[in-house]
Amino acid sequence: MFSYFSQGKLVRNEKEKKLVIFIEGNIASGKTTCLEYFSKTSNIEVLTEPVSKWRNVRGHNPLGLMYQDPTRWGITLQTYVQLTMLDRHLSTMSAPVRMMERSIYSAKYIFVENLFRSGKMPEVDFAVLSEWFEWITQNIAIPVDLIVYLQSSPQTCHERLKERCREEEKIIPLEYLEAIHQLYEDWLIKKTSFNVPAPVLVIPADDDLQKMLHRYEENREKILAGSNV
Ligand SMILES: Nc1ncnc2c1ncn2[C@@H]1O[C@H](COP(=O)(O)OP(=O)(O)O)[C@@H](O)[C@H]1O
Ligand SMILES: O=c1ccn([C@H]2C[C@H](O)[C@@H](COP(=O)(O)O)O2)c(=O)[nH]1
Repeated sequence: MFSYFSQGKLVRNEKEKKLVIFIEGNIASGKTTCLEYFSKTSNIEVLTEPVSKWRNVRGHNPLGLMYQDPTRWGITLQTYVQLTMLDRHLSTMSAPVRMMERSIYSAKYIFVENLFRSGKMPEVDFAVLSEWFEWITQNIAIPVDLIVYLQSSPQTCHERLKERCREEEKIIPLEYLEAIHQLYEDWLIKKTSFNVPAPVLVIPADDDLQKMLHRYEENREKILAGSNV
């Protein structure tokens, strides 16, 4: 699986240069819809977030438990998110371009950070998760060439979230989406909080579906720059 070290990190052995793009954005900002649109292009591999795993690991639902009692179950969910995202990052690419929903970075910089800052994650849980995250990112190369940020208002996300009606998320208040939004803005727009591992392309994402699909098409070249797709 890993065949050589580069700058002290384990690196996957891919024969040709491939393009890896993260699609980032708030909950219900339209990431999955965006990925669905690009999945129709041949030579693009799309990896959605492993939410089904987060809702069912050996019969348990860490996502649901976290929303019910974040202080008790936040570390449980985020440990599993970190593992499943790492597994996604390291999986063998089946096409020249990979578009992937979120990343191990947003799991830590947005969701873990939010739990900790809002006082819902004990300091010891945050410390353990941070040690894991730092070990992983210092020792394993996580390929990424571009981050596409779907920038949407928390209000829009709240409307879409209610429409989507995922059982576990019914209790999410607007304030939660506002906090996630602020963390994303600090990370990817102001670039004042954490390391940004690749260039960022910002796509405004508050418009209706038709306009959004048109906007994705307009941005296709910018997104796929450097690939032959
Ligand atoms: N541009 C849009 N306008 C209105 N509704 C949208 C738009 N994009 C997505 N939706 C709907 O909003 C909900 C959340 O979209 P989704 O793509 O699942 O977001 P995410 O993957 O970011 O959580 C879904 O019900 C989806 O059908
Ligand atoms: O690190 C993470 C990543 C995601 N979540 C939650 C947030 C949402 O409830 C779901 C993912 O849904 P999207 O619609 O793809 O945003 O998982 C989390 O708690 N921690």
